[in-house]
Amino acid sequence: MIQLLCCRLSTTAPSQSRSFYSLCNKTGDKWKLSRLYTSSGPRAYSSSQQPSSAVSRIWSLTQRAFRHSSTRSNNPLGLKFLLGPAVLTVSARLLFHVAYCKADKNNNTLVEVTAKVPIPDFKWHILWEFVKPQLFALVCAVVLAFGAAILNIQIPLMLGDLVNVVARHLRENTGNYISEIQGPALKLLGLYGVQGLLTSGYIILLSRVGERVAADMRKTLFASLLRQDVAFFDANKTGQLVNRLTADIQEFKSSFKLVISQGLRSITQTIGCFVSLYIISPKLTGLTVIVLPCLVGAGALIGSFLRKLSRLAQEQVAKATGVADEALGNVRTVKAFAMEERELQYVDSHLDKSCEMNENLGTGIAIFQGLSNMALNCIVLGTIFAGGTLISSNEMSPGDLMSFLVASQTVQRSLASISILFGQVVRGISSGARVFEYLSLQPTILLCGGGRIPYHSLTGRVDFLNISFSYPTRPGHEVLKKFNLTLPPCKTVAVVGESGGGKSTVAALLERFYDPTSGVVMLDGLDIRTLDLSWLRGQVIGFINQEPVLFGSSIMENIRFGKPDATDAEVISAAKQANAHRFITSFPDGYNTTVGERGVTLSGGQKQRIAIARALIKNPSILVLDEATSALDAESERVVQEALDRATRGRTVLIIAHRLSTIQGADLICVMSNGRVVEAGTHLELLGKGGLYSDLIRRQKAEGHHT
Ligand SMILES: Nc1ncnc2c1ncn2[C@@H]1O[C@H](COP(=O)(O)OP(=O)(O)OP(=O)(O)O)[C@@H](O)[C@H]1O
Repeated sequence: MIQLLCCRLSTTAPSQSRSFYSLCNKTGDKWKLSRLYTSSGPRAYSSSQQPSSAVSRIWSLTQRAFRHSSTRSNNPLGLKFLLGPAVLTVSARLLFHVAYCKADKNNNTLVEVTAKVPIPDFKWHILWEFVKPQLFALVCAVVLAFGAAILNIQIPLMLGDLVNVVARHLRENTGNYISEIQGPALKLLGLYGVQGLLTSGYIILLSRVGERVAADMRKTLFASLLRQDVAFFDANKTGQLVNRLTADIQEFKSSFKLVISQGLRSITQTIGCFVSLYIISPKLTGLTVIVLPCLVGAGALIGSFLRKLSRLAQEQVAKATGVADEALGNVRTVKAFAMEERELQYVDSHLDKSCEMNENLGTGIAIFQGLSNMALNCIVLGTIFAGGTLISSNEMSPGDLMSFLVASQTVQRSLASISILFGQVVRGISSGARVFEYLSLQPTILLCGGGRIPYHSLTGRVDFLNISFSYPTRPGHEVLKKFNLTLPPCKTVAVVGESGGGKSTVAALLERFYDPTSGVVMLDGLDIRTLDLSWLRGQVIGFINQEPVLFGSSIMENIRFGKPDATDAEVISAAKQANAHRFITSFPDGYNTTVGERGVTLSGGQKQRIAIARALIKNPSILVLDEATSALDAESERVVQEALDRATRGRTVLIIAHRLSTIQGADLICVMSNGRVVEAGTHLELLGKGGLYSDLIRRQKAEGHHT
């Protein structure tokens, strides 16, 4: 509990929701509050509790938690003083959250809670795994940084010796000045040299450690993201995932390096220099102890305000960049709607705002710097003034005053950097926690492991047995309900039906993008969950969908994506099967033509034929065509359809079709409605029935889609 509340004092807002949860855990009222505070993002919450009674309940829980913690026998004296404000802050935060609850207008019950997304735990053992390989370099860096800090403490004292020599020479005007100053000056020079070397050494080592740890984290995180289920990508935005790979790791790396370099140095220097100050002059030190923390505190306060301004300004710049990025990314749509002027105005308004914020920030920094310069100079003046008085009463030498001045400046710099560091540590820990969250996330559908059916005995028969399914992101909405379908070996089965009826979902289940909520999908009589998924997707099933996505590399590489070890001859043969060879060789660079970002330099039909070649190169036993021609014009559709007709020969084929004219030759047509198959037969049989299929044909004829 103590740890929890202390940690609460030093963490940022989002993590508090987890603290509340733990708090209630301890007091045995886990259920009610866990429902309030462990949800990520807005979530519907129904309770018979009135909002006001929820507030008072939370308040009394918090008080109980406080009593519970402060009466425990192992709670040392004085901790109550720490816990008191902490508990009050927690309570205030709870009340603040409850204030977010929106009361249902009709029955005044608590219906929605806008809960903050809880920050995941910072997992030290995961950090240890990344740091372990760099341990030797890290220990060396720490030793060097510590050494540099110790030498830094010596510098003021040696400067004092130097000044004492100068002062003595001025006072007594005897002896050889050069030979007297030589010794302390050379010592100081040597110290500067060694200190410089140690500083360079630890910075080199630390940057090596930081970069390697960050690179390892990026690689591991990327591998972990790629391993995740498709459902994970349904629930998380790509931009946010990329942000964890880039910005969060960058932030964590900076904090990690700063804590070791600046943190270690500043703490050592502060302690060491304070000891020096005390040895030089206890009286002056007493004065410094009063003045310095006040100034550093004020500086830290203004500094944190400026950092907040800077963050807001950066966010505004990011917003402007995002808007510009979206406009440029969708430039064709912008041009097609002649929206250039409006997009320009939109971006301009964001840029103006960010310009204004940055100007304010600039003014803030200028005032801060002016004030801090003044304060620093006043400290120097005050020290010289007070020190001069002590010199005049022979309580101090001029060299001591010099040492004192330099040491107090070092303390002040160190304290300032510790205060900045504190914020950086909090940010670093939350960034690290966000990265580690996905590192330890295990997918439910594993890519490797499981059996394989030998190629010569694989028939390609697929059975969907009693499948019920809801998407994980929409658990309440059942898309398939006791769905049954068989794809006989080497036959073509077409699934048709109303839009949103679950046709593509059937294909997604066959690819095992998701597992059914109940029921089984079988391949050759074996549950596909028992089969090796990388074999199933990589060698057995070829998938072509409505919007083929190509990578921004050459045509050759795009086709080879289907079979990485394919020879050039195999690529060309697949392209010929897909009716793509002619148009590819008509390009000046042939198969080496780069296709632009997501294949933007190709027509829809050309992209689709490359996608067909990419699917065919792996010689799949089962081919899934999910509305493969529906985005094409009549001529492209004809060419692509020709390629598809050739491609489907001798394979088990599942066609998800919108245009019924393209599937009349299928061996079996299944009509889906309300998540299950309601009619099945050949084209003629279904027409004869005069049911839903005939209705669909009639509707498409009326809309001019059916020929
Ligand atoms: N990733 C997803 N997460 C949540 N719901 C989804 C997801 N994909 C589809 N759905 C929902 O599942 C239902 C079935 O979608 P599906 O794409 O299978 O329909 P469809 O019959 O192929 O439609 P269309 O002919 O328009 O392509 C729809 O209500 C849709 O909104």
